[in-house]
Amino acid sequence: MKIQLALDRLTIEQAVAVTRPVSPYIDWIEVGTSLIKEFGMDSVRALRNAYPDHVIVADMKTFDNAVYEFEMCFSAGADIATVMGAAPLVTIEACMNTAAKAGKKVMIDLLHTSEEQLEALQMYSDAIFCLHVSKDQQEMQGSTQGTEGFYVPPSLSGEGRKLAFAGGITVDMAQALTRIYPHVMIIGSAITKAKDPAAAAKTFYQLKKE
Ligand SMILES: O=C(CO)[C@H](O)[C@H](O)COP(=O)(O)O
Repeated sequence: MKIQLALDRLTIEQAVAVTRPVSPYIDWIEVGTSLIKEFGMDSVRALRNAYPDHVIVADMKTFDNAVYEFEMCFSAGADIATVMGAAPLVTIEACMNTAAKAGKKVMIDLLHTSEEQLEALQMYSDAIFCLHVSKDQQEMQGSTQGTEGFYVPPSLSGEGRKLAFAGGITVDMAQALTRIYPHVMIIGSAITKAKDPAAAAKTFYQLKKE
């Protein structure tokens, strides 16, 4: 299981700095959508240069213009870029092809993706599928991933499917998540906003070994 640190609502300097003490406990570094929107590819390049040994995820949340956006991310040093699962299939197909050509990977963010579309997405066996509770759902509706059962749509529950979980994940939730043992656990504020980010990250890291 990989731990992906999500860097959001920070300056590039803050993002690089908060990652420093945390870096031994995380596997992947997500350049959050908010950083990319505010600072563009400079944010991806800065994290790539500062952390050459980590996997860099560009959380583009692409919905259109797939080839241009994915090539831009991969040229800036990203190893993985994200596309919205609700996007037209032609866009998702283009992301998959662009990533394959560059020897990179795609994460499909399933936020607000219909069951029908999920069925259609099943064919992308190389992709990582991210089950995501959004910031707005968390902050305005109080939604969480929960600590009991994590819902995995039947169309994605097959053997070998790479699943990621994101959205307000706390240590309690992470503990429950380890029962599913997803491919990726995405954690943002529980680490970046913690009093002691390194100690928080270490707690998540230790869950991987239980
Ligand atoms: O995609 C995101 C925001 O759109 C974040 O990566 C995701 O929500 C994780 O951050 P947090 O743990 O703070 O919710």
